[in-house]
Amino acid sequence: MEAVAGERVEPREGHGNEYILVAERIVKRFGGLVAVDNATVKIRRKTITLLIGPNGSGKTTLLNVIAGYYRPDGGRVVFEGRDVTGLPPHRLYHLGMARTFQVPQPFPKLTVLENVLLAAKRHPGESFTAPLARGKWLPVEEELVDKAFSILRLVGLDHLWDHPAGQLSGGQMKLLEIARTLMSGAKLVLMDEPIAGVNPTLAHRILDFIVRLRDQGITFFIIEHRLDIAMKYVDYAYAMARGRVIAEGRPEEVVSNPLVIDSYLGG
Ligand SMILES: Nc1ncnc2c1ncn2[C@@H]1O[C@H](COP(=O)(O)OP(=O)(O)OP(=O)(O)O)[C@@H](O)[C@H]1O
Repeated sequence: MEAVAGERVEPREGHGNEYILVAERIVKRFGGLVAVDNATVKIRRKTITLLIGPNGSGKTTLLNVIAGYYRPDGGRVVFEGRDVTGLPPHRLYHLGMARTFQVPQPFPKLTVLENVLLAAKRHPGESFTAPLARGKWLPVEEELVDKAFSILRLVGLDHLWDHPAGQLSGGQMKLLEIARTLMSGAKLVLMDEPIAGVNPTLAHRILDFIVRLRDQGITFFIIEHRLDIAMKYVDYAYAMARGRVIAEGRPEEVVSNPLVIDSYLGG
């Protein structure tokens, strides 16, 4: 029997409470093209799980199905024990699943701190710019300011708190993007290439930061091509080819799997 979106799903074999997300037998077609073909991924709580595969293998499409951007043609997505298949991204965002680019783009003229504050979930009916317009913070907002500062300290941007976001470097923008995602209270963060186009030093800093957040209880599902840098930070890996999951396991096992190597060579 198909579950209805939002219904609590009885844990089946292997579901349990161990996984924050189970996407099972996902199918997504674009016309005649099967972009995701019966793919199943299970994301354990408080881990960093990597998704790899050659160009066009269906990684981004799978992430988009999980985050609610595409409705799958088959399969279901269970988040926190609840069937969320077909829920739109903003509903999932409120349930605690965020894709980094989903957070509104930074306002270049506002400060780093203001940009983090604006990513917090607001009370219904309150304009997100209200505190800025009033020019003062209410007590509940002071709590948010404290939270924003602790997140900024974590990403190492606290010393830039009063700088306009538009003055940040590309790498600092990525850190700001992660800070803003966290401010939303996300429990599961989905990221498409968090270290693309970033120099190796900053890439390691970003990944170190992601590890610290994992240790604080946040779960990450990440697509990344720069395996040389990312591998050692990752707990588990899935590999896709031609829409299918072809391997999963410890990252070093997955990248040395002959099927995975062949898929990169066009086999
Ligand atoms: N909106 C779309 N409309 C039609 N075809 C699409 C669409 N999005 C993706 N595809 C096709 O689906 C397949 C999977 O693409 P997808 O972007 O998910 O792969 P990927 O593994 O993320 O690739 P890359 O690493 O290059 O980002 C490709 O053949 C792609 O051309």
